[in-house]
Amino acid sequence: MSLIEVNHIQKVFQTSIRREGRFGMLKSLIRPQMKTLTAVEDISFSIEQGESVAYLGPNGAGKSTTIKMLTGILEPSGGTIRIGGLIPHKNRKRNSYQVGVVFGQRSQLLFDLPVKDSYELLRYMYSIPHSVYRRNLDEFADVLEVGHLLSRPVRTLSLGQRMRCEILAALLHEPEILFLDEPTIGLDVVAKERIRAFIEKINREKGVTLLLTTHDMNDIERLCHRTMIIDKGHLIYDGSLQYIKEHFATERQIRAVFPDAVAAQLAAGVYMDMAGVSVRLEEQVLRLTYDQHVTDTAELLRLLLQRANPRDLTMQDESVDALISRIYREGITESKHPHRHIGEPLRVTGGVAQ
Ligand SMILES: Nc1ncnc2c1ncn2[C@@H]1O[C@H](COP(=O)(O)OP(=O)(O)OP(=O)(O)O)[C@@H](O)[C@H]1O
Repeated sequence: MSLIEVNHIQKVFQTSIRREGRFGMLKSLIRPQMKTLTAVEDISFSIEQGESVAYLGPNGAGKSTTIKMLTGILEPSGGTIRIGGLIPHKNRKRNSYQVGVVFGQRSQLLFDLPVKDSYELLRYMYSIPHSVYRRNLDEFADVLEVGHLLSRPVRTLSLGQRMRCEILAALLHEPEILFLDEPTIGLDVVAKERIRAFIEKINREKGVTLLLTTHDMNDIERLCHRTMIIDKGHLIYDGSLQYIKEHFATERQIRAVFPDAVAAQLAAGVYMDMAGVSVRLEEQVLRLTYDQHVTDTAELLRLLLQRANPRDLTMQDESVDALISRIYREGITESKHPHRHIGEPLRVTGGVAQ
């Protein structure tokens, strides 16, 4: 049995509709009109001990809802979840001993108290033996460089400082699994990197299993060997980011700079009627964008160098950010990727780098 097993889970919310008009609010209070919202429709996956998995999807795809079901905060409307053999919503307390959770947009630290007081509270809640608590606090405070912050009230910390303290809080009871919901949101580049380095370390050295939601592709490139993408409550991809880059990053751009605008215009003329090549001209800069699996790069360059004399040539493949946004917008479609079984979630387990 895998450490985390999720089978066909579903989560449906009932929300009340706010009525329009003068007495709308009053009417809604007396006789509320309800509507159903399916946040998670049908998602299945399993995660083995020690894996580090990214859980991606556009806004509203159902990522946080899934994490809340995994932690037992929410009960699935359908399907089953087992974490270390436990059903989270039925064994919420026992489940909380094996998982740690960090919500980037919420705090589990008490705002007006010194950081250390919240840690003491967690020690009490999880019945952490003094020696274990001391050892973990010392070790993590050292690596996360938060020792000097422990006596400060949480509300006086910067976002980056608070996030490091939050991560420490989530690990004090030595959970086997860490759920991270946008742990680097709003942080600057240096703060993000510090957090990534720490998360990577606990996964590598302590074997803590990670499930991470993020909108920052650098988090995934740095931390996750496996990426799951969900959309509209369904899993649409399960495999490595590398596999996505190799198989789905089709767009390539050639940027050629000419001595002047006339030379650029002449060169652009060569491609104007070429199918599958989009031409953009700005003064003396010509940009050719095309699908590298359809159009031959060498042929495009040969034509360019035969007819014109560019001063500078650069080539750029679609960035991971752009690629993932395109997958969010267009999905993973049969026409572009013929090896996909349409209508089924894409499982490219062979693409997962171990
Ligand atoms: N308690 C709730 N009651 C009603 N609807 C909810 C509730 N929680 C979430 N939803 C809805 O469920 C859908 C999925 O929300 P969820 O927060 O899981 O998305 P997400 O993938 O985490 O998005 P984001 O990237 O914006 O954080 C959204 O349409 C959201 O409005």
